[in-house]
Amino acid sequence: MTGNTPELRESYEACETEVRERLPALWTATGLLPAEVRPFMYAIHGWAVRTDRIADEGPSEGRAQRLARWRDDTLTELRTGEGRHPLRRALVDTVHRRDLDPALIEAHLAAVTEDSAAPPAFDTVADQRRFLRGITGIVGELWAPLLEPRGPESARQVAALFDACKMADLFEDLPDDLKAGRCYWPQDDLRDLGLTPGDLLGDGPRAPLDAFVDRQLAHWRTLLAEATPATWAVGEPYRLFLHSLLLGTQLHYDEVTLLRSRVLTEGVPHPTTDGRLTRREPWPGPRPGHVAVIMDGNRRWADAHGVPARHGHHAGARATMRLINSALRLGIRHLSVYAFSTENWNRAQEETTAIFDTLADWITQGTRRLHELGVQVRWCGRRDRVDTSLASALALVESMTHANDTLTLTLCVDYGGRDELAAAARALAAEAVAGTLRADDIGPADLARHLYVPELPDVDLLIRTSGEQRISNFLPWQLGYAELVFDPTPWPDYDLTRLRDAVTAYTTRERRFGAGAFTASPEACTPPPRSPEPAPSPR
Ligand SMILES: CC(C)=CCC/C(C)=C/CC/C(C)=C/CC/C(C)=C/COP(=O)(O)OP(=O)(O)O
Ligand SMILES: [Mg+2]
Repeated sequence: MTGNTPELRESYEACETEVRERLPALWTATGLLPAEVRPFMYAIHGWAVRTDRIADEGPSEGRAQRLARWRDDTLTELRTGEGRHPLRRALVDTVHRRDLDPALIEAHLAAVTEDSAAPPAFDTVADQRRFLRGITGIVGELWAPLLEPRGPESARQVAALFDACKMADLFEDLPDDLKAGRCYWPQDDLRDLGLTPGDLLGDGPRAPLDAFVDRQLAHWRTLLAEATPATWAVGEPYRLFLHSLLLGTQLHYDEVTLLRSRVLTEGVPHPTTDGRLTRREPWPGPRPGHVAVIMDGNRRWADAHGVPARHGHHAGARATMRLINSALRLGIRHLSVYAFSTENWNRAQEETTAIFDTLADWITQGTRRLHELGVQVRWCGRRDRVDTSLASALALVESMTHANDTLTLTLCVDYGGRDELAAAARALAAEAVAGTLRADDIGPADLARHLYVPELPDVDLLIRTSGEQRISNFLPWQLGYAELVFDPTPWPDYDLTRLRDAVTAYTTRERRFGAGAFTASPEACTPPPRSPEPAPSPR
């Protein structure tokens, strides 16, 4: 439908090429959008990327004039409705065809011109926000009407998401920008900490530099909170795309929280703004071998945001992808998550359907990437009741990833500890009846053979989010000697710092296993044997 003349078609294609080459992460994420809106995105971003290049690249002599000419031509063509340049023709067509607001383009051009004319100088974080809005947020605001916005606030929320994405770029480019004399950071934060922009690249004391980065993270967190409602403020077909942008930005955020002042010299490696997880070296330090998580609080989080429970589950799924990234980053080898219990069938059917759909969508969408990252995914739970689309997504990811060993992710779906133990007892009784096992000989290892995932190791650290302090029928066999951490954070807000803090708490605990002192340590992931197995008796 876009491009009813060969010239126009070529223009849309040129814009897509510009986006694919210059903004590859965004281009990948647009794959999650319905095909019919993608060309409009390419038209807007292709033009915006070219504008940015005219402002930043080429000989500095005459740059201001080239940018002014580009601006004047764009505005004239928007008025006449006739684009004359391959990277403007599709933009003009998109703005007219979809009735977008040309005043936003004019405002964007003014912001780019101002940024290009003089080095950035932001006194406060509010100044920095104005800059972000002009350069990036406004572009999101421009195309927000294409996403079937659900309210007057949605364009602002989409714009905030774009601003939050731009923060990731600022951190990524930080060392290069500083070396080029460009400081995109609030001067008052520097002043408060007794720092100058030059100090940010020096070898001075770490403490104020860490404090400076922590402040920027706090600003970024505020921005992420403003951007989060964008994921439900648009029509259903567009939500996955926004979730993916938000997840990508959250992964950047997590990376900076790990690096702290090291980001000033190293930047953030490899962009992840399309929401894909990226393979990185595990962070050094002690860690538990097997972490199990009760992901509680999606509904309360949704309530707190005034939206239906399903949006909490979508945000919860995003938090699970973030957890997987955090586990990889901290070098955890086994991660088990409680996604649906045998008791959760008692929830309203509307909610169970929303949970299954969410799980199926995220697993399907994440399968290839999890495989590339070396994650082995297993399903632990009853296999006879869940929806077929979820069951086949789980079966597919299991078979595709079975040989991987960087991280073993066990998804507990339709899982209940009592059902599992009862099933194991039935299997042992059948063996006894068949005469292959004497009842008197049954020991823990015999029962363990019949668990859903017999090779699942003992849990070292159990985390439950959202404040409740109970086990809710989760892995009773494997939790026998687990250390427990209860975190008040609702699941959708659980980030890398929460996991890191839980891991730190774990490493300070003294584990005894009923046999005297045994402090958790990196090498101590595997506890001593539970109890001596009874000697095999002659059959
Ligand atoms: C695995 C991926 C990609 C996403 C998971 C994210 C989702 C959708 C999680 C499902 C949300 C959910 C239903 C979590 C329940 C976890 C659970 C079984 C917690 C135990 O608590 P309750 O079932 O509330 O039991 P209590 O009644 O004892 O509180
Ligand atoms: Mg609950």
